Amino acid sequence: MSSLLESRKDGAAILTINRSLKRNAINYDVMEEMLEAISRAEADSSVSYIIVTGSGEQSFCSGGDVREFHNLRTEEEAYPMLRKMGTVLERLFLCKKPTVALLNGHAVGGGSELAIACDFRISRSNIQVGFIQGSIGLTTGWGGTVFALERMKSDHAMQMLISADRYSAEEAFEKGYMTYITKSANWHSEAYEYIGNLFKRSSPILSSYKMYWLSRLDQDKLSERIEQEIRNCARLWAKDEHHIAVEAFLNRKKKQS
Ligand SMILES: C[C@@H](C(=O)O)C(=O)SCCNC(=O)CCNC(=O)[C@H](O)C(C)(C)COP(=O)(O)OP(=O)(O)OC[C@H]1O[C@@H](n2cnc3c(N)ncnc32)[C@H](O)[C@@H]1OP(=O)(O)O
Repeated sequence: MSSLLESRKDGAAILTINRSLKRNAINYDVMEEMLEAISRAEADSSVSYIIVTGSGEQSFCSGGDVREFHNLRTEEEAYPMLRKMGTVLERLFLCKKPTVALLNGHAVGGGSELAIACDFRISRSNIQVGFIQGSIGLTTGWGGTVFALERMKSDHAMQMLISADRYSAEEAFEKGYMTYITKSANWHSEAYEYIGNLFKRSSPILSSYKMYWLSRLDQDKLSERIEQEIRNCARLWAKDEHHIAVEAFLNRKKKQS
């Protein structure tokens, strides 16, 4: 089964991470399929905007697949993995069409980076959001800090990053991370209604505004900052603090099963 589902609806390309049993953790398959799907959506004239979401109702994305990536021990081994997903998120951030993260569930670790790479974050209630990397001996390593600092007030972004805490959708809204939180029990229909209304204008209007937004960025400098973040995270990856924290997470699960 494909790790990423791709569909089209009313001008949207919908990309759905399809690993709900692993809480939509990102592995190499998701990375590759996401990069290809973004390219297809950008080139497809029937697509006006892109929605990134997760399957199931528990998790939008739980970040990197800690089990699959636990065999990466050194800086040299961690760097290519971080760089690969960093490239996907940079692509999404610089996409010429507007992008929305539809938070169907928790967005933690790299999942919160994926969401902040998008232009808007629409969420259901009762979910956790957090740049929790600091609790496992890392910083963001896919460009998430660069994106958060571009999109949020810097003290709010820094608080979420440095604390590595988990926030409710409502707390994340107060920090300026979240764009909209659904209110009704039928969160799915409400979210799609909100998104449809947000993108009701024609495709050239949507892409023009996206172009104006992108034009404020120095893209070379941005890429340099993302690369610095990835390299630094790769250095932290190799340290005991990170490996011990991941083992504790994996063993916690083993004890319960
Ligand atoms: C690369 C780096 C970066 O940012 O650059 C990162 O992302 S570091 C990665 C940061 N992510 C993490 O540390 C993992 C965080 N995960 C969580 O906090 C939690 O799992 C939630 C996402 C809140 C979901 O909680 P919930 O109680 O619904 O589920 P759970 O914890 O029982 O997990 C259900 C199953 O999904 C698996 N699972 C959960 N998160 C996973 C992940 N990131 N990678 C691989 N497997 C994962 C669990 O091991 C378990 O598998 P079994 O059923 O087989 O036992």
